[in-house]
Amino acid sequence: MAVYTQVSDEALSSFLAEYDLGEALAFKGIAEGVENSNYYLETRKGRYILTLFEKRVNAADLPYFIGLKQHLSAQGFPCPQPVMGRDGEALRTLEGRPAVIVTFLEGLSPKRPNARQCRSLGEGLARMHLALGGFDGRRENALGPASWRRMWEGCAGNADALQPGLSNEVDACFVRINAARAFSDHLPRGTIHADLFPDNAFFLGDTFTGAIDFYFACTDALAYDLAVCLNSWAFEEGNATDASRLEYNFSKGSALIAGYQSVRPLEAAELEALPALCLGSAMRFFLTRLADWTSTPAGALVRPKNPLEYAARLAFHRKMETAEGYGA
Ligand SMILES: Nc1ncnc2c1ncn2[C@@H]1O[C@H](COP(=O)(O)OP(=O)(O)OP(=O)(O)O)[C@@H](O)[C@H]1O
Ligand SMILES: N[C@@H](CCO)C(=O)O
Repeated sequence: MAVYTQVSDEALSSFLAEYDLGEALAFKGIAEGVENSNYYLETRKGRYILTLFEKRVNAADLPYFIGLKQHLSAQGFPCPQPVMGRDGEALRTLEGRPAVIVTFLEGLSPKRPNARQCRSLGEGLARMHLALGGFDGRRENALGPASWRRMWEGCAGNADALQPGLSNEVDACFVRINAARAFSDHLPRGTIHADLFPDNAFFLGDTFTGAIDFYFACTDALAYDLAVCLNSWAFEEGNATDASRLEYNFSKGSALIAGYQSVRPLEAAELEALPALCLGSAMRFFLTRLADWTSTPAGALVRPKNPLEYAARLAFHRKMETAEGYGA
């Protein structure tokens, strides 16, 4: 359960007094997620999510995230809307943490996405990229290539205890990443979600209906976002005790890419860069998971995610040479 910060009844009631939402009729911690503390909140005005920002979100970036969601929504792309207090501000402080209330988005996140959902997600991702074309906010990707080496140095000592030989495998991936042109800023750039995992996407049946959790959004290569999605949507989850059994599902991957290309065709340079972008984005999630695995704060109600699921993806991508191998 991702609740790092507990909210007392008194703190909640004085916090809500700053809004025009009425009193809490229901308020409970949310079982999913690893990054922030999230609470489900219901008042007579409706249903909301209250988020308290923890470890990786910088409070200075919150106006960017709020502006991005307002922009997307104005473009007709469904995502949670920040709720303003009586003073017109969306961002305030609760229990010593930056906090916002956003509207509740209807829909279900697929536990095991099928190929039709992958295609619809690909279309939705491309529509989101186009809708964000007119957003003028800028934010550097704080979890981009420059941060990976630093993160690895901070937790490399724990890798072999998780899986013998893992440290050498990761070093070999870094050799490939360092040699790749994919990260040299020559690809089409824009505003990307950067964490559009199945638990951050909502569906009605097989149709993608909206996205949440924009707190890693940044300005980066658009195709990097596609690579994040190939990693998180197109691998079959193995059983938790043997993450090395994860496999790339070619049908799901090719459906996702085809869905994306039906809205925004990829340029030749993006296709060429795809294997390295997949390797790089797998590295990002492997490293944040490895760091969390060893440093989750005592007392936090959170279920850290398994870094070995991303070690398996790293091993897969390191051998991939072409976008065709992913179904493009
Ligand atoms: N606006 C929303 N509408 C409906 N449900 C939401 C909303 N925001 C969050 N949730 C629910 O809360 C869960 C956790 O939220 P979120 O993914 O933002 O947390 P996180 O800690 O940032 O997670 P992650 O590990 O994906 O980065 C979601 O999986 C979803 O079930
Ligand atoms: N979606 C990420 C958590 C956000 O950093 C993961 O599954 O590792």
